[in-house]
Amino acid sequence: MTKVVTLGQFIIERQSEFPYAKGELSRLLRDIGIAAKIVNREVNKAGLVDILGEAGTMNVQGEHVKKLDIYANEQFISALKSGGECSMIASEENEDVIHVNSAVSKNAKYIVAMDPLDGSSNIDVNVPIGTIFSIYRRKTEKGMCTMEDVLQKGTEQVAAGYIIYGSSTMLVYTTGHGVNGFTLDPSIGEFCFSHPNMKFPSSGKIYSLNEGNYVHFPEGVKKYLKYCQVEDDETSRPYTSRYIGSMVADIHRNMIKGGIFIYPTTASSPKGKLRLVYECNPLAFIVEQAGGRATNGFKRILDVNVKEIHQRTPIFIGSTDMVEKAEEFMRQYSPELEEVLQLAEV
Ligand SMILES: O=P(O)(O)OC[C@H]1O[C@](O)(COP(=O)(O)O)[C@@H](O)[C@@H]1O
Repeated sequence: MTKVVTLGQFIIERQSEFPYAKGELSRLLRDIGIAAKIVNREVNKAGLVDILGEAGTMNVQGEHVKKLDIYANEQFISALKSGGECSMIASEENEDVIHVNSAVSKNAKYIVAMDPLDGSSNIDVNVPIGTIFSIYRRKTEKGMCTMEDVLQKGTEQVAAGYIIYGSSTMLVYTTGHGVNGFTLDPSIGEFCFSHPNMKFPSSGKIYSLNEGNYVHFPEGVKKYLKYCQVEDDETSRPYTSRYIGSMVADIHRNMIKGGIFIYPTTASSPKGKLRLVYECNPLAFIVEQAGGRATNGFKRILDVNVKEIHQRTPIFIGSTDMVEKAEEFMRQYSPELEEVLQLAEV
């Protein structure tokens, strides 16, 4: 009989990693796990309930919001509000931050930034989607949080994770002590420890980017793409192209098999498309904790200054050798972009 270890048990066991822990972070991770199960239940029967399709509204990103985006956003916000361990929430679906002012929460230690439903373009077509979350300790002592509390660099994260709603549903997270994965066992309604100490292979043969944007890519990315597609036995090229269009799913696959995910600047997204605070920083923290690398083509994502909650950034993330190679091409063929990105941080 293999011993089943649930997420809740694992979190409590690992609490000793934090000498001064009082269980707040453990309870916050528990709350996120509960919301993930509720969202998973709707995702699994999406075709049977009125949760597919568009909600008829646009979000602050200028995107058509999907019904499941709203449902997931509401579930995570309500779990965070009722759990009592979170005093401020930043969400992809909300233009402004949400202050959790209830008596139990207003002085709570933690801030949560989240993308409640990642991969929205795949919701209606039964392709893996995800949720991404990032946790910070507040900087202000007590009372109402300020923007200073949420506009912290990625290096300040105390925890980050994602949920992938795929052929099975998994929750993968880090608290800065490695990366561990849990698979939801629907028969007992528990996330069970399944992927201990996940490691990102230092090299791989998979590249993931939307080649449909090729004409709008920086020269450095165009050259790196050609490098991936050239025949060379010594370096096992050409590599294989895999792109799901859900960042969580693409990075999860690459973390298991080795590979690189790139969403560069494009003509339509001159600062990149993906959001720094609740997409790139949490996934960069996880990937680095698993031994991988995450940059904007020049600089470590976790060191990028955060100016606003919906700030965008280009991202090169995955197997260290592959990301370093891509950076070589960016420095050689798109050096001008480094200054553009630096100025965007100021
Ligand atoms: O369709 P594109 O331009 O390739 O973009 C796909 C990317 O956009 C995203 O869907 C953005 O996330 P949201 O779905 O949360 O808006 C990523 O998951 C994915 O990697």
